[in-house]
Amino acid sequence: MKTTGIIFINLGTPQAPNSGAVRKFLREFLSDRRVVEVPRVIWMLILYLIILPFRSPRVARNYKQIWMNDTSPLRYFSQRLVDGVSLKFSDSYPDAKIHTRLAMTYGDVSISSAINELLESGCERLFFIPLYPQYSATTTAAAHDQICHYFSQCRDIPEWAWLKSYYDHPSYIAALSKTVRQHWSDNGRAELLLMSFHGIPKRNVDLGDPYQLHCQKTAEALALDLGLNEKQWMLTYQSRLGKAEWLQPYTDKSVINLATNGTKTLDVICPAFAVECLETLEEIDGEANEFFIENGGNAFRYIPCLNDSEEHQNLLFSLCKPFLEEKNVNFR
Ligand SMILES: C=CC1=C(C)c2cc3[nH]c(cc4nc(cc5[nH]c(cc1n2)c(C)c5CCC(=O)O)C(CCC(=O)O)=C4C)c(C)c3C=C
Ligand SMILES: [Fe+2]
Ligand SMILES: [Fe+2]
Repeated sequence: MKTTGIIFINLGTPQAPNSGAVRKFLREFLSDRRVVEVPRVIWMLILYLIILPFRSPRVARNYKQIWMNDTSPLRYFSQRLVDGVSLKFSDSYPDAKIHTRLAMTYGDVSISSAINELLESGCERLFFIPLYPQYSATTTAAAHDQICHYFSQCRDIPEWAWLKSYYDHPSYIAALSKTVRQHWSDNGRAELLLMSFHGIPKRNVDLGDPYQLHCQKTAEALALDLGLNEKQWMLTYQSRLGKAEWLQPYTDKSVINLATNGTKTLDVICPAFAVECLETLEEIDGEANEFFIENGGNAFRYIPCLNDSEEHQNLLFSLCKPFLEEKNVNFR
């Protein structure tokens, strides 16, 4: 087997839970034209005059509440996950030279430094896995842009491939299903399973982003695997930013409506997030949980992300296998 590099990509996260570090992260992330498609001049005014000065201190306080082991949960769990998969590679292919790296679209370690390191370590083939099960131009394509940008500056481009999405991969659905069943056996089963996905602006979908379709396919496959009928689960979208319409139904409003209309117990899973982060721990397990209880609910039970679990490691291993074994890589 040729010396191979595998780069797992996540979104990025601040270096520290303080206003300066959050501002730096938000500035880089929200300046990406893939993320925000509002006309440039208008957006730069909003970003520099409103979002960066006012949002950074508030979001920094939220990060402070979830900071763990001197880092952010997103970095902590992503790194542990990649280390776990790396061990699986050495166990399964003891004679092969396979190097793995975690890279972030925004902040450290950047995609270009990860590629650089792997090429310097002698990798002849590179495989990229953005840790977003559902494709969206706002996330997956943003990572893809950076990969292509690196290679656009490169004279001798290595053989490379990427995984576009894995929203309906049987091992992904099985891993989600196993976490839900485990949660049911530990805590009992709530009246409803709420599947909350990160939202995007509705306009992006109208213009051709397949993200909503991917979320629906994931949710339907998970419900089918769990044997749920249509009254026992619901799909919602969270983390809206700004005044434009985003994908609906919104998670926060749905949680309040459910509680107001008499739902007493809720199980909540966030399948679009590979690992725990601000949007799951603070926005869902913190804020949405409070909304549910304040409006009459009795129990809001958050189901953790796949994180660094054995199932998640096995899933990533199986996603890499065709590339490692130099089979015809024919991803969507
Ligand atoms: C226009 C804004 C945003 C779009 C579009 C968007 C899409 C999107 N994001 C994720 C995954 C994550 N987002 C996270 C944080 C986060 N997202 C936005 C904005 C948009 N996201 C902001 C401003 C932030 C920072 C926090 C805040 O200010 O509220 C994170 C967590 C990062 C962490 O450090 O914990 C993740 C993960 C997906 C999957 C997605 C589209 C499909
Ligand atoms: Fe986001
Ligand atoms: Fe949020």
